[in-house]
Amino acid sequence: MADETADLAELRDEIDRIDDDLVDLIAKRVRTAERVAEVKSDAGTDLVDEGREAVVRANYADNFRQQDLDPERGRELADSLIALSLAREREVVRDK
Ligand SMILES: C=C(O[C@@H]1C=C(C(=O)O)C=C[C@H]1O)C(=O)O
Repeated sequence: MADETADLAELRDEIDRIDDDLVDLIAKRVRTAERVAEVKSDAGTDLVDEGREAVVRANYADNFRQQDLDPERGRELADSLIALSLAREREVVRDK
């Protein structure tokens, strides 16, 4: 029982470290989207690009499938990340 508790704590520590890394990567993605917003704003194009979003969603679905994960969950994750990026992009353009 004591061993199981130690294992569980170690595994949760590992999950916490992975989550920290994921947040770093998500922040990096958002910062990059801010730069995309600058480029689109300068060019006068819409922030929302549905064609590009479809590519991102398909990439997530493919990558999830290759990792034996549910591709629909990959699309959902892509949607969340896109929403996060777009929210920040709108702030960048609004604050210009
Ligand atoms: C970052 C972009 O802006 C938006 C956000 C996207 C994303 O988070 O992947 C994709 C398309 C756009 O709706 C982009 O156009 O590439």
